[in-house]
Amino acid sequence: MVKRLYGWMSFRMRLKICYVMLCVFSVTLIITTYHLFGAEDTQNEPKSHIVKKNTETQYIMDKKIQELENRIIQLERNGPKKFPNVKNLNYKDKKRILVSGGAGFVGSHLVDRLMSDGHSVTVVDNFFTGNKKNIEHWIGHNNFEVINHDIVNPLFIEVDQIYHLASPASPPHYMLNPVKTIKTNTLGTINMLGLAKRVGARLLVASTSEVYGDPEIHPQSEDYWGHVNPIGPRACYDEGKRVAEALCYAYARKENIEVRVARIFNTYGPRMHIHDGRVVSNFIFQALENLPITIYGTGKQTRAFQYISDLVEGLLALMNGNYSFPVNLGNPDEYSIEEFAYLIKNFVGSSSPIVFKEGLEDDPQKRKPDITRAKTYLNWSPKITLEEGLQKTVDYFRKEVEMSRKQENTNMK
Ligand SMILES: O=C(O)[C@H]1O[C@H](OP(=O)(O)OP(=O)(O)OC[C@H]2O[C@@H](n3ccc(=O)[nH]c3=O)[C@H](O)[C@@H]2O)[C@H](O)[C@@H](O)[C@@H]1O
Repeated sequence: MVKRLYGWMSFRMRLKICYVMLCVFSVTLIITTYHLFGAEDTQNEPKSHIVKKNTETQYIMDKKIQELENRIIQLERNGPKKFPNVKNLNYKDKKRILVSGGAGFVGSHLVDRLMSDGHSVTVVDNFFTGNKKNIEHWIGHNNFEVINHDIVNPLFIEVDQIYHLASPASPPHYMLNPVKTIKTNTLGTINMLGLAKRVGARLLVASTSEVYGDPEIHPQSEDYWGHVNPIGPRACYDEGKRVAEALCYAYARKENIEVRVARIFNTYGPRMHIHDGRVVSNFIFQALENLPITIYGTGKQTRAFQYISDLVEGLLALMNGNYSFPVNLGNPDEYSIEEFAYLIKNFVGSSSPIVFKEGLEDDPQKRKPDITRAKTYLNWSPKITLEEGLQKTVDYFRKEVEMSRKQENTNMK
């Protein structure tokens, strides 16, 4: 019968039947595969199971993205590195400049400026508080070199100028190892001055508003000799910097070294470490995380905050000018710490409570720079308002907080 029917059908008809059978077979195959390996019956699944499955999928995807990101970074490393733009200076104008502590917060911003101006820059850092990340964008550039070295030991290189910034500057950091802080500021400064003497370089030392201690005059001008407790917990830094200044003028008098002394007041900006411990970084971090904003003491003590780019301008003007006595570099815009806490809280739009903690021993109660000297001799004054500076700093901290959160999540998985 089948044979007869087959014989009776035309060729076209046979082809059509084959086609229909093939379609039916394909659909059956797809449905079977779907049931065997694909969709499970999610309707009857408990909700927690679905959530778990989503989290697992998310985890696998995150891991894959992380792997790809790492590969991209690796590939970028292998390719020719792109550097920020630098000026092309002629042989006469191009200086060889050493920056001790060049991987730190202030140092790295100064390095950026010196590199952009076309100079040849050598960073020396022991990476105690400095961070390679701050200078990594210059690594490999012809004008740039980094030496992992502790300036407590002598250094022999050829340079025209030395910016001597190496020292921890945040109170919790410099108090962590007070003997080391004293060594860095005394032996380290002797070694930098020794180098300056050998090669005939001009040296600028980063001193501090802390040489005025807990000041009895307000605002502080450079002719004020200060009010420092020589045996208190801050003495390692305050007295260390006072010795550094004394050493500079001793070398200037006896060895004809050209010295510059910058008394730097509270400075803030991007690249401060999230856990630096100073008031600006603490308050911003706490506000971003909606953690309690911690005021030490009454909050009536005052500080005046300068943005990092203003400081860098001031350092360059001082180094390259003719004035050789100490100069205050700071922004005279003064706030009480309590005022500052509310200001940051509102600026960030945070719901952090503001809490009072025990005050710090020997904490200076008033601080504000008199910048008449800087204006007169360097034609310098700060340009960046607190609002502008905070915007850039908060943006930076926001990214840092996000990154460390991502990192924590990856580590936990
Ligand atoms: O930022 C700087 O450039 C200066 O920082 C420090 O001097 P200090 O003024 O004591 O710096 P902070 O630790 O930022 O403290 C400022 C004030 O805020 C208070 N503070 C700090 C941190 C905090 O969480 N809460 C808080 O109330 C401190 O008690 C202090 O009264 C250094 O000692 C100086 O050398 C440096 O120039």
